[in-house]
Amino acid sequence: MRIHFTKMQGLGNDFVVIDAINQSVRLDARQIRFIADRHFGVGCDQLLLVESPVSENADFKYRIFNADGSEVAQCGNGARCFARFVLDQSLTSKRSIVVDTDAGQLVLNANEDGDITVNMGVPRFEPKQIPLLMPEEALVYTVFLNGDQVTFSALSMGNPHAIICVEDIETAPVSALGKVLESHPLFPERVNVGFMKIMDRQSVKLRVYERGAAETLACGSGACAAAVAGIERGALERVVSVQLPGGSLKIAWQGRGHSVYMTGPAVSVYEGQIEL
Ligand SMILES: N[C@H](CCC[C@H](N)C(=O)O)C(=O)O
Repeated sequence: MRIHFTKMQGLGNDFVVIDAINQSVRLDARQIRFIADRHFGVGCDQLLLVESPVSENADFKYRIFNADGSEVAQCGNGARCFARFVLDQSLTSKRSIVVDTDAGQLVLNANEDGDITVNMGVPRFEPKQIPLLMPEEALVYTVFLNGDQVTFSALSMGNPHAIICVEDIETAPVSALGKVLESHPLFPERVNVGFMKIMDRQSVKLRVYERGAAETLACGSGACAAAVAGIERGALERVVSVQLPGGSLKIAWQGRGHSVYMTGPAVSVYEGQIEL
């Protein structure tokens, strides 16, 4: 099977994007891991499949797979790259695109300056909606890991996030602690782990150990989760610049019950074909 793909990136979080509308594509977890492999395959953090919509009012459906082959329901940087892809491939000429995902519908807007604004939906805080095995919702949770007390916020952006505030982003234990928390039994579907340094009331620095992909240069849903956690704690204003290793995203959230809006770039790197 020969598959045509586009390699894309959003702040260095990179993707293999495949038009599964005009190509017949069926991939299993092993094949996705092969494509994502940075030595034997194309290499990417996530693989995105662009499909026909399932809802009447949607323009497309898109599916997201981590480099480990796991299918997930939300990807912020992926949503922006998806919008850039369908416009660049002339699959639509709309500047406001409705897309079905496993987390519900997203609305993506292509801005005049080339950035994409995504309505990322309403964050969920109830433990069962994250999911998190805690008896009741809390602003922060505390667990003991390898004898160390770890305090984190937790919420779902359509995918699960734990957010840990740190004093120094450069020396934060992203790989060590991120790996342990990612697959901790408290998170029955695993979790993305963000390490956030609050710089001032309008800006944070963030590094994310992603579920199914390890540390990435940027995580869009993680940026949303971190901004929401900081706003919930009363530490941030309602519009936040989230500075990730790969670049910055603008996140806006008016509070509980409201959608989170994320704005940032999306870039096509090259087109190619792979034999499976
Ligand atoms: N690793 C995430 C999916 C990709 C999210 C990230 N790349 C983003 O931009 O939001 C998860 O397992 O939920």
